Amino acid sequence: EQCQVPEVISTSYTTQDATVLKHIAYISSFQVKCQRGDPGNLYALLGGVIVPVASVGALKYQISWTEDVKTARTGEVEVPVFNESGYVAAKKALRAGEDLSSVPVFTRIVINHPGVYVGPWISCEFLAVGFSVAHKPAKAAVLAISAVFSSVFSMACCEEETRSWSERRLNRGKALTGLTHECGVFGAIGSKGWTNNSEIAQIICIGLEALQHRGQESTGIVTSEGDNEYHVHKGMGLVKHVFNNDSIGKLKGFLGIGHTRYSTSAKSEQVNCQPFVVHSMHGALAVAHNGELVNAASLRKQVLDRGVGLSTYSDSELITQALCLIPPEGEVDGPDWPARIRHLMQLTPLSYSLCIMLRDRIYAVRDPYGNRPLCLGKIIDTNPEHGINGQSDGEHEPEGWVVSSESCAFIAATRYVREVVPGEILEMTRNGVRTVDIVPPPEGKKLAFCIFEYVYFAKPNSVFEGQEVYTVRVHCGRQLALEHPVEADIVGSVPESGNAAAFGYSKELLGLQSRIPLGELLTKNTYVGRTFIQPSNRLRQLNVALKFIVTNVKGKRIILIDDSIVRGNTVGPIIRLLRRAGALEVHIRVASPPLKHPCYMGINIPTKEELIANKLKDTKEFAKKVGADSLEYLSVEGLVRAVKKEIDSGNKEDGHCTACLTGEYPGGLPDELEW
Ligand SMILES: O=P(O)(O)OC[C@H]1O[C@H](OP(=O)(O)OP(=O)(O)O)[C@H](O)[C@@H]1O
Ligand SMILES: NC(=O)CC[C@H](N)C(=O)O
Repeated sequence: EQCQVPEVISTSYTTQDATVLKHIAYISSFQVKCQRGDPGNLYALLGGVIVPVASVGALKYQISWTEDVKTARTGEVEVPVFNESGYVAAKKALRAGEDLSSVPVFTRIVINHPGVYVGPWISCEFLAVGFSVAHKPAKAAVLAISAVFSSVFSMACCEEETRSWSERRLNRGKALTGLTHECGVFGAIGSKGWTNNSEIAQIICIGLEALQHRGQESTGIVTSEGDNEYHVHKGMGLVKHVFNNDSIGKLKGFLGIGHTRYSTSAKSEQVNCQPFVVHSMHGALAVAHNGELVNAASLRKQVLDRGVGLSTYSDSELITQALCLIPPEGEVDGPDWPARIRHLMQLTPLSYSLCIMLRDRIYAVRDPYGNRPLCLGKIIDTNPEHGINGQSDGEHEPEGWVVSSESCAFIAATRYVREVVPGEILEMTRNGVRTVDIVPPPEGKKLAFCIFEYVYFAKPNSVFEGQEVYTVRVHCGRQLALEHPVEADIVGSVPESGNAAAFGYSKELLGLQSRIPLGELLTKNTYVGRTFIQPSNRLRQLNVALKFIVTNVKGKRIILIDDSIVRGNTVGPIIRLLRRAGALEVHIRVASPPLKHPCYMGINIPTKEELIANKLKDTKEFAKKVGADSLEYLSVEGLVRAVKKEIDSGNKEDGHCTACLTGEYPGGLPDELEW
C-alpha cells in the first residue's frame, strides 16, 4: 500500500565556503511518517534529471548534490520528490518534453542556501561533520564529509552511486553520425589432445579482428590451461594495436574467450575492458558480454544487497558477479553453473549474448528474446595431408569448438555450424558441445532479434536465421524500389552498408522495366581515418568531402541509396558534394524506416531529440532542407517483409525487435523498465 498523508521532517545544510572550494554542497536529510502504507523508493528531480533518493535508515532519506560556486543558487532551493508512480509519470513527461507541473509530487524538500562565505575555509568542514554527527548516524556523517570533500574532488563515489542509470549511459562512447556498433564476443575450446600453447589465443585473436566492426574502443582475451590461473591481456584500442606476438604468446591454454567493446553502460576506460574475471569460492570465472541489461539498476542493487562489492559501473561486471550468487534453490555438490546461469536469465532477461569461461569449459548463452546474435562453429583439421581445408571439413572430427557474435568471424581454421538459439545455454567442453537448457522468453513475450543487425551492424557475409545478411539487404533495396520508384539515369549507394540495397533497388527497377543501371558514384577514401576536424556544422561538410570520392555523376539524375539516416549529419553534405560534381537531380532513398526511438539494448541510438526523423517528419520538408529532389524511407512493414522473405525458421517462431522504429520495446514500455 502506498504511503497516505505523509508527514516529512527535514534538516538541511549547505556549505558556504568559497575561499578555496569550487563547489557548494547541498545536503538534506529527511524522515517520512505515513498514517498508512509505505513510501517505497523515492526519487528527486535535480537539475532536470530524476535520481534515486538515498535511503539512510528506516523511513530516513538523504539528498545531496553540488553546484559550482559561481552559479550556486542562494535562498530557498526547492527539490520535488516523487514516489514510484510519480517517478514513472515524471520520466514519461520528461521524455515527451512536457513540463512536470501535472505530475503528482510526494513531497517538496526545501534547502536554504544563505550564500557563499569568503574566509578561513577549515570551518565549513568542522560544521559539516558537526552537523552530521549531531543529526545522523555514521553513514550520514560519511556522506556529509564526502559531500564537503567532493567540493574539492568533485564527489566521485557517492554522486555516482545516486546517479540514475540513464544518466550514467551518457558516459558511453560518443558518435557524430550513424549508429555505433555493439560489442563482439568470441570463444574457443580445443578438443582432447590440444596442447596448451597459444594457438587457441591466435584463433580468438583472428576472430576478434573479424568482429572489429562491432566495437573499436577496447579489446581483451582470457585463456585457461585448465586451472584457475587465467592468462589475461586487455587494453584500449583496436585488436591489431592491443595484441602482438609477445602478448599472444603468453596467452596459453586450450580454451579462452575474447571481446571487442563499444561501451554502453560504463565509460570507455581500461577498467571496463572485457572479458571480466572474478575469483569465486569455486574458482575463477571470466565473462564477455554483448548487449545491455535493461534492469541493470535493480540487479545492481540486488547484488550489492547480497554483500557483493562491484568495482565498476559496467553491467558486464554485474553479470559476472551475479553468476557468483548461489541460486535460491541452493547447491548440494559444489556449484551448479547451469542453474546459476538460468537464475541470472530469470533475474535479467534482456539483452545479452555471453561467453562464460570456467577453468575447463565455456558456456555460450543467448538471452531468451534472442535480441543479440550468437553462433556456433567448429575448428577444422587444416593439416594439408588430410586434404585442403574444405575437403577435410566434415570428414574428420572437429578439433574444437568456437562461438562468435557473427559467423563472419569463422574464417581459416573455423567453420559455421549453427546459431545459438534464443535462450539457449550451450556447454562447450573438450569432449564436445551440448545444449544444457533453453530458457523461453517471459510469459506472453515474443522473440526479438535486433532488426538493425540486418540493416546496418553485421558484416554482409554473416548469417542470421539461416540467411545471409547481404541477401536481406538486397531484398530491402528491392522492396524500397517497389515502394518508392523514381525516374533517373543511375542508381548509386552511400558506401558501404548501402551497397547491397542499391544493387537490389536497381535490380527491382529492371523488373519494373525501368532499367536504371547501378553505378559507383561514391567511393570511400581508404586512407582517411579520424581527422582533427571538430564537429562544427561548417567543418562537417569538409569531413564528408574528405571521406568520399565522387565519380560518374556529371549531367545525371541520381538515385542515391543509404542504409539509414540517424542524426541527418551525412545526407546534406553528400548531396552538396554530388551537386558540385554536376549531378542534375538527387533522389535519396533510405533502405530502412525512420529511426524515432532510442535503443536500450546495446546500441548507441541517440536521444529522441537528436534523431532527425523526429525533427523533420515530413519527407518533402526533409528533402528540401537537405537539398534533395526527393527523399523516401522504406516502410516498417517493408523491412519486416524483406527480413522474413528467406527466413529459415521451419516451424520455429521468429520475431524481430523494431523498437527504434516503432517504440514497441520487447520487454515492455521503457517506463516499466529502468531506463
Ligand atoms: O544520419 P547520420 O547520423 O549522419 O548517419 C547516417 C550515416 O551513418 C552510417 O554510415 P557510416 O559512416 O557508419 O558508414 P558505413 O555505412 O560504411 O558503416 C549510415 O550508413 C549513414 O550513411
Ligand atoms: N555494446 C555492448 O554490447 C556493450 C557491452 C556492455 N554493456 C559494456 O558497456 O561493456
